[in-house]
Amino acid sequence: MPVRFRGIHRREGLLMRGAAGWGEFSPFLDYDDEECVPWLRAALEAAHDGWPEPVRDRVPVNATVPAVGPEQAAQIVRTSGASTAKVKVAERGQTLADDVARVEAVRDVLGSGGRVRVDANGGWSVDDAVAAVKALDAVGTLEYVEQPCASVEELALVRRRVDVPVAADESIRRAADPYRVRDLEAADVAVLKVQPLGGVRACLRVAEEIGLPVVVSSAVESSVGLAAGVALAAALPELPYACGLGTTSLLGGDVTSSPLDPVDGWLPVRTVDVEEAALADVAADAATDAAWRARFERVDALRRAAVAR
Ligand SMILES: O=C(O)CCC(=O)C1=CC=C[C@@H](O)[C@@H]1C(=O)O
Ligand SMILES: [Mg+2]
Repeated sequence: MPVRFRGIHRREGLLMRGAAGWGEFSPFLDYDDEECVPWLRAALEAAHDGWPEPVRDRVPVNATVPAVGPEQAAQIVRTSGASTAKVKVAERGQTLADDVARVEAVRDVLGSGGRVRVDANGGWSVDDAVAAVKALDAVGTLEYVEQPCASVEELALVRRRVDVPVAADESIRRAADPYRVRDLEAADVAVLKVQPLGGVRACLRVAEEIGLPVVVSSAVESSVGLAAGVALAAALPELPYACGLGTTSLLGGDVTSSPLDPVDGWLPVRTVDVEEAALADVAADAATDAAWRARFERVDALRRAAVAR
């Protein structure tokens, strides 16, 4: 990865091919086997079942801005051509002033017609979130704030104290019960990610049940994994927001010579094939390869046990 994102420099995963096409299994390395089960379900769905019929042929995407300095943030948004940007904030080791400068720079590039959202990845306390959201909204006029605090209860408290809409991400994808967000009226927007939630069909069910507008976002995947996110965004009955699927630029390489790169803030709805030639540049060494095969076997055993139960 050219720039550190979510604390990592290298993105790893396993690709599989079935009758329906290619699937990606790429849970982050800090996830235990149990948490990886839905990620594997999503990969198997892509490889063996394929996806529901799309209702649109392209999806709008946001530019994703890591916790970089204001000049680099402006540059990322400018080159993306997107009119919506998601800016990472509350990064460990940085200050609110860093966030304000980054958001201000992004707003300058987009002008008043663009949309700016921020993602704190649960990094604030309730009081910090309220203060930060007010300060960032003053310079950025925020579309929404994603996961300002870690818990659902805290999201609900923040939501009652700020005018900016609140989006839930980790509170849905890493929660035992994603519907607590709805039950506690903790968010205005649901961020859905295909792998952590167990596939496109599983996400469509969550979208229907949760009763909130949905933003589909990536888990910083190769184009194979992104295609599943695009399939979800394409199948949702309503898609009122730009999606966080324009993330190929966060990776230094891909597994195809025709990656899902956004053009002017849009991604086409299509499948992706892995190409041997493209793989040469990103293929894992023998030890990494063996570790992922072993991870797959362990997680698949858990998945099968859950089916049998
Ligand atoms: O939503 C986007 O613009 C891109 C994807 C993205 O930001 C993320 C993907 C995966 C893990 C994350 O830390 C992060 C997020 O929290 O939304
Ligand atoms: Mg997020």
